[in-house]
Amino acid sequence: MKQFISASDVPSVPRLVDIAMSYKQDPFRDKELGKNKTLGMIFLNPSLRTRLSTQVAAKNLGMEAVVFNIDKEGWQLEMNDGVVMNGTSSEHVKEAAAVMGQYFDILSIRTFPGLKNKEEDYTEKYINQFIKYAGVPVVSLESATLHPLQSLTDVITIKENWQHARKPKVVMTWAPHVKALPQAVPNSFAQWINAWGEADFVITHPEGYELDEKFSGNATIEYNQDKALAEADFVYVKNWSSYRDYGNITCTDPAWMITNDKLKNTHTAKVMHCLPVRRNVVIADEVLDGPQSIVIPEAGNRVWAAQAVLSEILKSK
Ligand SMILES: NCCC[C@H](NC(=O)CCC(=O)O)C(=O)O
Ligand SMILES: NC(=O)OP(=O)(O)O
Repeated sequence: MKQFISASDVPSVPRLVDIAMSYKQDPFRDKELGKNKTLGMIFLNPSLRTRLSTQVAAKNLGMEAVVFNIDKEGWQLEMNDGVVMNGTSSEHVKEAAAVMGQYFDILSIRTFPGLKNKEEDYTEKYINQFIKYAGVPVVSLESATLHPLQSLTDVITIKENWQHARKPKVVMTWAPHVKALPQAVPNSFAQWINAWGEADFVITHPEGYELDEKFSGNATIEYNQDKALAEADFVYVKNWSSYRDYGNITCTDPAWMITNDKLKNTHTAKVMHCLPVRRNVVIADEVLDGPQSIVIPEAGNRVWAAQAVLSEILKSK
C-alpha cells in the first residue's frame, strides 16, 4: 500500500480488517517492523482519538511518531500555486511538505474541509498538495471528504460484534447538531461498508442531506428514520451538513436524536459513533450509558486499524 486516503487505496478491505484484528490479538508481533522509522503526524485541526491511537499504533510497531500541530505552531501555509505571497501566509506547501518528507518515512495529516467551496473540498485540494510534494507515503488522519482510519475501525467493530451467518443490517442515521460538520465520516463509512460488502446497508436522513453518490453507492436511502431503524443490527449515528446545499444546516429537528425509544424496533442494535459526540443532542445519555452502546470499544479499535495501515505501508516501502 503506497498511501491511505480512501478505501480505493486498499487492495482488499477484508484482508486489511483481518490484519487489524490479528494485531488486536497480538499487538507486539511486529515490534521490529518500524525500527528506526519515523511517522510525522501533522494536524491542521483538533483530535483526541486519531492522534493518540495512531501514536500507540506506531509505538507497537517500534516506530517513532512526531506530532506537529502545524495550525498553531507552524508558519501559516499557502496552499495555492502561483500566488504572490504578500499576505498572511509565510510558507508554501511546496516547501513545507517537501521538507517534512525529508524528516519522516511516512507523513500523516488531518485537514478538515472549509465547507465553503464544494469543489475545493471534493477535489481534496489540501491533502493532494501534501501528496504531491511530500515524496513519502501519506496517510489521512481525516481529510476534507473521507476518514478512512475511522471507517476501517468501524468495519472491524461491526465484524467482531457479529456472529450470525446472515449479513447484519447496518443503518447509518443522520442526527441533529449545533454546528455545520463535514461529510467526511459518513462518506467514508458508506464507502467502506460498500467496499466490505458484508452488510445490508441503509442510510437515513432528512431530505436534502443526500451524500455524494460516489460514496453512498447502492445503499438504500430511507427518509423515514423509524422505518429505516426497524430490525437494524447496528445503528451508526452521525451528523453532517448538507452536501447539496453545501455546508449548510437545513434541518434542526430534535426528533432525529437517537433515544432508547428509537431503538425499540431494532434487533437490540449496537449503537456506534466515531466520537466526539454531543450528548443529548446527537445521542441521548440513556443510550450512550446503556448496554447497546459500543462507542468506547469502537474507539479502542482505532489502534488496530492504524497499526494495520502503518504496517502495510512499512512492508511495501
Ligand atoms: N474526527 C471525528 C469527527 C470530527 C468532526 N466533528 C466535529 O468537528 C465535532 C465538533 C463539535 O461537536 O463541536 C466531524 O464531524 O467530522
Ligand atoms: N473519531 C475521531 O477521529 O476522533 P478525533 O477527532 O478525536 O481524532
